[in-house]
Amino acid sequence: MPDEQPPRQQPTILITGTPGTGKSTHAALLAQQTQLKHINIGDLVKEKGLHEGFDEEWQSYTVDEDKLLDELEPVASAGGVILDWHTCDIFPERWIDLVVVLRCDHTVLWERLEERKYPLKKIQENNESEIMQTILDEAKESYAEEIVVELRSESTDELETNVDRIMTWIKAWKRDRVEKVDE
Ligand SMILES: Nc1ncnc2c1ncn2[C@@H]1O[C@H](COP(=O)(O)OP(=O)(O)O)[C@@H](O)[C@H]1O
Repeated sequence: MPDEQPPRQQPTILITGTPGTGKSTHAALLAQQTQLKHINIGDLVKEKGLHEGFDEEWQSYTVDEDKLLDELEPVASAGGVILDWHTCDIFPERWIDLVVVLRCDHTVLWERLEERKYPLKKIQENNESEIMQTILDEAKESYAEEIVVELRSESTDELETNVDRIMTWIKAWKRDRVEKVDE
């Protein structure tokens, strides 16, 4: 008999975007206002050693994707989590119910990354990636178009409106699920 998972009671939401666009800020606020658990993938990789070492040039860990996916499989497929990461194309489609791609003006982004004391090369690379909308394109290539939402994240007002929008989406998602199960 196939090992089928019971239907998710809570969605799995991926919040992605270029570093500095506001993923962690959004995910933390959303987790505060819902029952969803915020998983910061960068922190998880560090804490659980899901990497192949630290890259001094880029000042970041080289992620061991197989280990990361094994670690996430039970929680992400069960639902009730917000995955917060700048890479969006490695997760199985079956895990993800909504993909939020945060966008930000590149000059605002530059300032945020400078404040973070990123090396110049890393600021330039991320800035270029934001201008080229690399992550939005990756998200659209990796997931069904209707589950990918692009949101601007430049002000506190936008942050709050975005979180409200995601919460409205969660309510609708749950309503659809309950209706389908009851049919
Ligand atoms: N919508 C927003 N309005 C104002 N400041 C923001 C917004 N989104 C992010 N920031 C600020 O930008 C910086 C980077 O945000 P963060 O959530 O850490 O980004 P990421 O997780 O994408 O790297 C933080 O100082 C945060 O307070």
